[in-house]
Amino acid sequence: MAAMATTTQLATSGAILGITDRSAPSMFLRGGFQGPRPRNPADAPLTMRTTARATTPKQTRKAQQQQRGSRRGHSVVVCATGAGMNIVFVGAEMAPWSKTGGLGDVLGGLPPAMAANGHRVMVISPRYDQYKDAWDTSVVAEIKMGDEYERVRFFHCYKRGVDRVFIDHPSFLEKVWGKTKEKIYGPDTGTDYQDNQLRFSLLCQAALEVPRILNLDNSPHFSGPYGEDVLFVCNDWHTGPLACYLKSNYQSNGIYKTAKVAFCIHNISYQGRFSFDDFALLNLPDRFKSSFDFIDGYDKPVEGRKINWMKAGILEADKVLTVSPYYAEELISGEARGCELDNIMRLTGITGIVNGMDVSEWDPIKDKYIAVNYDATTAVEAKALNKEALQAEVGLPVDRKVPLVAFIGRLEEQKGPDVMVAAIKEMMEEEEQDVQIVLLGTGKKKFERMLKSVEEEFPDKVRAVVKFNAPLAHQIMAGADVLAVTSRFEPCGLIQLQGMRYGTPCACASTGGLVDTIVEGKTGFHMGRLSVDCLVVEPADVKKVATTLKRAVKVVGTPAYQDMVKNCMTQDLSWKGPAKNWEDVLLDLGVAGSEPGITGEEIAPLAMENVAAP
Ligand SMILES: Nc1ncnc2c1ncn2[C@@H]1O[C@H](COP(=O)(O)OP(=O)(O)O[C@H]2O[C@H](CO)[C@@H](O)[C@H](O)[C@H]2O)[C@@H](O)[C@H]1O
Repeated sequence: MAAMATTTQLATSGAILGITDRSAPSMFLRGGFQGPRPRNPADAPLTMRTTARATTPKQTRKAQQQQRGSRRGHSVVVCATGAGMNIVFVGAEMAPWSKTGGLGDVLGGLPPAMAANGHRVMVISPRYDQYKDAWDTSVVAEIKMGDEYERVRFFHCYKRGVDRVFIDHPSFLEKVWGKTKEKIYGPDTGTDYQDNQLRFSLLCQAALEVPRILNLDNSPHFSGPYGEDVLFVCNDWHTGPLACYLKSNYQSNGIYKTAKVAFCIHNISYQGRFSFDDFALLNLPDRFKSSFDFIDGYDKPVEGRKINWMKAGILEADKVLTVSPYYAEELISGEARGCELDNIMRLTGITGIVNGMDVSEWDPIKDKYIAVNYDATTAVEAKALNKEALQAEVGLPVDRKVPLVAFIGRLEEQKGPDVMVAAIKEMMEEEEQDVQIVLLGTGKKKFERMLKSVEEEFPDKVRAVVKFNAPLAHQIMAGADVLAVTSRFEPCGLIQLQGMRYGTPCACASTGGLVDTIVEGKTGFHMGRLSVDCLVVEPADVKKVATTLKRAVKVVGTPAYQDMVKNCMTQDLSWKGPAKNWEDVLLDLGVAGSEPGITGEEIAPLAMENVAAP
């Protein structure tokens, strides 16, 4: 049995969400609902929708194509046939509005890159806070949940060529308001909200309404509703049931006939396993039961038979993806790394596309958080100055000659903070190591305590900052000599991309996307694969980490190291390449009207237009 499954999101549930009236596929739109008006009516992003369907999909597509032809040309050369696709991402987090980790980053960064390729792109996520840049559309959908209708409002903003739509409902806003970090899934790390099933089934159902009911006008290239020829890109277990709702509530009634669903796995260890009886909460037809049906040997949240949201997401999607090719291989390699869904993914197949990173948010040339800005030509001197600033910031002795190793990550078993701490002890005890270590992370309390205790043990050499601190993360990337990535498993990893962008080579475990993105001796140091057993710290793994870190530290300051810094910084780590790969995969799904976007150098001006951060 896979030890990794101990980190699986488990929860029980309370009330009931869902549509019980199968003959009424569309949610109930009440146009008369009066909400706060946009501050500047001229900028109002949306037109309130008062009828069930203002345009047919065909009309929408035609209008879109006419507009693409006439309006695209302002800064790009449009390829003659490029009509693009209507792509709708759905996910539980979306940076910078909400983020606990890499999922938020991907839903922040990939969509603008797809938009820069000429596609019409939307991202739908919950409204956890009163985001000041998102307008109330005044559009309301009423979704039947159990015996009640729940009212959902849609907020919107248009940033970097992407429609960002926020689902407003008390189950999101009241729980997380003002605390958008680790409160998204539960009150504390490792504790889930009891009604998570209800919250995220609401997200799925509300998201399915958006392309049809929101009349969006902000883009210079597209307008009107997205219509029905849409590609939904679902992300992780929270969006697992979306394909089922699409089929049962819409397609069986002749709506969204050619729409397709791609399901992307960012982390298999969170699957959404719940009591089998909870299937009733979803208000889905019994024919979907087998897709959710799952038996494991764990007694959480109940013993025995369960439903598994991720399993259903995988089985009911038209295409299954994950965030790196090597992780795709690992997922189907066996029970331990596939977390007991390996057999399912072997059945459906799975495609890995390595993530990009947001090169505008992470840019050492203009990063406002770091002491000295730099590029590949000035990195060596600038990084030494940034190291001194970092040492001063965290309270370590300021000395540019001492190699500095850093670790940043969610403090969960996945990231191996326990292995890292044990390796630090081994490094420090074996010999008088001339090295400093900076640790940044939040998460499980036991790991936070572990980090703090190693700082207490080595006060002149180790600093542990147990906070979610974005400015410090930037300062660490700029000031560290080596980034330690000690993950037991790592679907892709953005940390190492961010490190390389700042000329900081990684010493990394050889798993998932770390294998695809770090080249031994050129851009980093591989330590081999660590055990995925989350319950123990294997002495052999501690040795691998300590040995590799010592090896890396010895290289710091040498000409070989300077070459590595340069190799890291001269790579294109942006979303541009991955976005093209995503486009190829989505085009293959054959949604009506889908065509390639624009290619080549023409992308550049529009990509530039899209870099302004929200
Ligand atoms: N204490 C802290 N303070 C400030 N910033 C912090 C921080 N801790 C983490 N971060 C930031 O959070 C992000 C973490 O992203 P990762 O992709 O490395 O991991 P995560 O496991 O969350 O993502 C999951 O999804 C992504 C996206 O697909 C996959 O790359 C990954 O392998 C998978 O586990 C980075 O932007 C990092 O800078």
